[in-house]
Amino acid sequence: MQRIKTAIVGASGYTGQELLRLLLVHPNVDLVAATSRQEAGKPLSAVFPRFRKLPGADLAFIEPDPDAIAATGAQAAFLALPHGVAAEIASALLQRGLKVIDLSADFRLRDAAVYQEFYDHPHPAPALLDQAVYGLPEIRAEEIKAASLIASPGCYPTSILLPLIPLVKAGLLDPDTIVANSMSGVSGAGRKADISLLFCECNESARAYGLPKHRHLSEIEQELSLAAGGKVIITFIPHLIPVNSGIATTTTAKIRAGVSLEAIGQALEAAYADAPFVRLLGAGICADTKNVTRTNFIDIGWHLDARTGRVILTSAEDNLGKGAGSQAVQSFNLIFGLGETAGLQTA
Ligand SMILES: NC(=O)C1=CN([C@@H]2O[C@H](COP(=O)(O)OP(=O)(O)OC[C@H]3O[C@@H](n4cnc5c(N)ncnc54)[C@H](OP(=O)(O)O)[C@@H]3O)[C@@H](O)[C@H]2O)C=CC1
Ligand SMILES: CC(=O)N[C@@H](CCC(=O)OP(=O)(O)O)C(=O)O
Repeated sequence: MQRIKTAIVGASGYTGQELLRLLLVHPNVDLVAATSRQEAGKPLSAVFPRFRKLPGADLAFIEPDPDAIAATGAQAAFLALPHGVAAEIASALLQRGLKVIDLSADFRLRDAAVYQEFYDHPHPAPALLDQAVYGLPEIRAEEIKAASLIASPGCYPTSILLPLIPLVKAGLLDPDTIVANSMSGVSGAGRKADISLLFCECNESARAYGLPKHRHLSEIEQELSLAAGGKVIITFIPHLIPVNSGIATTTTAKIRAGVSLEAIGQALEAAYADAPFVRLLGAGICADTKNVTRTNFIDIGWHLDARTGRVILTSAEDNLGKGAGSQAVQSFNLIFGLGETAGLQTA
């Protein structure tokens, strides 16, 4: 059986831990490096007792040094690093011949000026933007298979784009009327000390934030514009809710005249007939995060509001799963010619 020597850079954060959870038991992976500046020198199993007795869990964290990572023989590296930091390490690892699957936003945007507008600093490696592939496997599988650099999508964008893209492509709705409301668990903000993320600030409370121009609008609008064949601008309203992980998104848009509920269902069924991780719940059913946490599934349901002429799409995913770690593994599987579901069939 093919086994790929693999590294996780930024393995002590939330998406890094999700990658550890998946890759330590992935049938085609030999985990050869896991980095953390704070935990360097300590075995994975000592830092994260949940991994004790798993094969490979005695591996010690190393510093995020590209030469040290390449010296392990790694053929692929997942980057679970902050924006800005990821681009520099990606560049160094690509030069050393590794395939790079980047979970940060550094390579998601085709235009460096849009990156600067939304991320408030110049792009750290604009020369690499042309070779990066936006890693939504249900939309770009063929490009992903040929790529050396994957820009894995953001968590909110995944939950918004997968229900919308088939409907926008088929011309069933008016893209300029799209409004997406999302609710995310607190792990979406990363494993960092921040007063607004403390238990007492988040628990038993819910709030919108990042208005009116959350940075994920940049990639959502980029991908919807590509699907529509013209510039699309939408309204996006993220909310923080008191759960560890999970994203529930409700998206509405005006349908074109004469579009039926059946036509919406048929467009989604046609787009995702062969997609192992998209579960179409059907008309009249609402997606629920409890069915997708710790999985790579995204669940999608739909309604038609005849009074307003709007479609209502509901979607649910795990922000650390389909929204980050397991979606990145799905791209890795495609790059290395493995079964798309390898190591991801969890319920
Ligand atoms: N959380 C989520 O739901 C999602 C996150 N993402 C993206 O994935 C990336 C990782 O997110 P997340 O896991 O939440 O982040 P965390 O803050 O939880 O973890 C960040 C990791 O990067 C390491 N790190 C931080 N700064 C540096 C640095 N300067 N040099 C080297 N290593 C560094 C940290 O370890 P140490 O400090 O020990 O070195 C840690 O392992 C981010 O770009 C995020 O935007 C994408 C989709 C969803
Ligand atoms: C709850 C929460 O704070 N979520 C994060 C999004 C996490 C994510 O997907 O982010 P990247 O684009 O950074 O990869 C936020 O709104 O900034």
